[in-house]
Amino acid sequence: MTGRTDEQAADATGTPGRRPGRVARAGASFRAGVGRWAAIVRLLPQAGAPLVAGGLVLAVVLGLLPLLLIVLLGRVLFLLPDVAAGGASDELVRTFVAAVVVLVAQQALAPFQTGVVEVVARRVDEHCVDRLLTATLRDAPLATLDDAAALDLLADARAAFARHNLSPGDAVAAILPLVSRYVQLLGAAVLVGVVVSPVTGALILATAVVVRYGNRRGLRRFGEMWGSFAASRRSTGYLRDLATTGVVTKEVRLLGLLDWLRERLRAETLEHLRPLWTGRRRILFWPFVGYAVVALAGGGAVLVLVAVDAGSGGLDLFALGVALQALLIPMRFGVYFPDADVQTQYGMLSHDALVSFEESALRAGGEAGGARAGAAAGGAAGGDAGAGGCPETFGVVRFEDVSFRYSDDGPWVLRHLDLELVAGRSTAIVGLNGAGKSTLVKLLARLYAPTEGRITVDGVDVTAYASADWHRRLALIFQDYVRLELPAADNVGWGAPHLHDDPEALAAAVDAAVRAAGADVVVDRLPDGMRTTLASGYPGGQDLSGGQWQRVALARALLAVGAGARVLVLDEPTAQLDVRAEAEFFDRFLAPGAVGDGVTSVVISHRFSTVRPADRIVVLEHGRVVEQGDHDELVALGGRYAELFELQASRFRVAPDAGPAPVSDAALTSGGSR
Ligand SMILES: Nc1ncnc2c1ncn2[C@@H]1O[C@H](COP(=O)(O)OP(=O)(O)OP(=O)(O)O)[C@@H](O)[C@H]1O
Repeated sequence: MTGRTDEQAADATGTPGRRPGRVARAGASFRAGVGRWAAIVRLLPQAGAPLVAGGLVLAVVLGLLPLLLIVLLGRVLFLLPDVAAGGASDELVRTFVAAVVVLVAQQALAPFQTGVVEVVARRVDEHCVDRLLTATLRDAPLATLDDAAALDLLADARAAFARHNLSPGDAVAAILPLVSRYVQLLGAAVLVGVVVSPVTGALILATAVVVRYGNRRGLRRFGEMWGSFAASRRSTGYLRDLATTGVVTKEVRLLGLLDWLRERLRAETLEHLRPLWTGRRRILFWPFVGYAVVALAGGGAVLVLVAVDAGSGGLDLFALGVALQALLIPMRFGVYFPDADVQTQYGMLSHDALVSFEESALRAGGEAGGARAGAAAGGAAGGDAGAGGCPETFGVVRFEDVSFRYSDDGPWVLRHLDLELVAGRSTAIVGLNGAGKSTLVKLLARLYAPTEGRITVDGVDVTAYASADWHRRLALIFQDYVRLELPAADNVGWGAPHLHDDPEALAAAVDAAVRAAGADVVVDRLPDGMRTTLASGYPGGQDLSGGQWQRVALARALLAVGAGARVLVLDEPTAQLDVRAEAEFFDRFLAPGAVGDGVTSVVISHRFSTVRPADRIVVLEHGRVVEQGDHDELVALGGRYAELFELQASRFRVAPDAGPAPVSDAALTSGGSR
């Protein structure tokens, strides 16, 4: 939800520092409500004009048919005494048959409305899901996805499309039955106005509208309160998912955590349900009593007026029959419409969450682009500052005095960092946990923008290039690379989405990348080769070991290089490889020309056996480069690299009677700067 309540909306209109009056708040609340309705109505065309037009005609017809039935039955009532007294029955029979036909038509058309509502909801949701994907995967800078408020909005928007909440499509589609209901209400008031008196008709309409507004207002206020619990709903949802996720289930069983999990889930659920229950009583109970009194008074007054009119002989049987039946319609407005009210209210809140998330994504993207224009850009971190095409080949990528922190009040992760990545050469980056190695990669990929400084490509600020274009020049495997529950071919094929238009070329490129990365030993043992789904739980599917997954991920990176990437970045690429695979790693990925001429390769690793052969090794500490050179130079320097290398190497040459080599405290504790 937006978390933006009526009061907040009202506050927005008030004078700063002074709480706006009741009337101003009510006005702002009303305008906010109208705005929400307008947003939902504007989505209707997404369902397709013919369907919407047909649905609206059907809704009006379904609203009119009960009124027609009332008129016909009133006529039947009027004719009955005459026929009973021996008069001709032709007209009575004709009227009765017509009434039956109307009744049957009403029953026959109602399921069509259900069908139309379903399709409208699905089409609108399809459009909204598409917007959600765009906002999440393109517009929102990664920083937005670290932001708690934005994540609450995202969780609510996603919950709607997972059918945990009512969706925007549900709200839009419910407009159709709502139209039927209002046509009935207006028609009933008109009928009573004509057959009894305009005053009685107006009284019916006024009572129904007041009661209806009261009920909807209560529903809206409750919905907004529900929206304000987005954070606890998200954390409860997390616990629920945690309890049912395969990987975690293993640990839950092993550690006997079922009771702990059950209790925690119960406690967190109650924590957000209890205030909701209290609030519901507060918001709904007394207003409900009040509006019930209004309904009783209005309904009673109408009945008295009808009775007085009938008693004075002013109403014949037709008028009396029509009036009494028509009265029943607005009386039903005293309760919620099961086919429209909850759907519109909660579906609207889901749409609100989506819109607010989109706005925060675009705002954050704009700020990232705007604030750092000329120095750094959002790229994927929000819109393209530049739209230029990135050159196919380039010589040097340079970090120029780059500083970065994840939030304005957070610690500096990188500080005045200068680094050069030269084409055709391999660079290894080492440093302790938290030194900022992965962060550096995220900046290179423009997932975040430097807080200060810039990254250049042959002297040109990387933000001059369209981010999609720059991304195509990168082959990047993160430490927590994605493992898709999809066929092996797709897991590798993800590396070069721009090849997907030509399946044959893609298949050949995937095959070559798999062999070059040494992942063929994995694929060849799969039951259905490249077509095998890499997850158990699918027909013929098979999960992989950690090292096997790593080989598949490496093949994905090589595919990207084959498809035009000029910078290959591998974060902890050998962490799960066996000794033989690690030994082959240099030849396959880092040796000059191994992955293609002029490709810049960057490897991040804690394994010195992996980084040792790199052309240049960079030591990162406190967010900056503290040493660089090749292995021999750094060992000779006797600094931080030499210390860490020695620490690791010494563990492999332990004398038979010696214990493990001592670990220097300084070596283990110094991390990124604070
Ligand atoms: N999304 C984030 N929001 C806030 N802080 C973050 C985020 N990601 C990382 N950090 C912080 O940034 C610092 C550097 O993290 P980073 O992942 O770059 O380290 P690293 O050198 O790659 O560490 P490791 O060797 O453990 O992989 C850490 O202190 C970490 O807590």
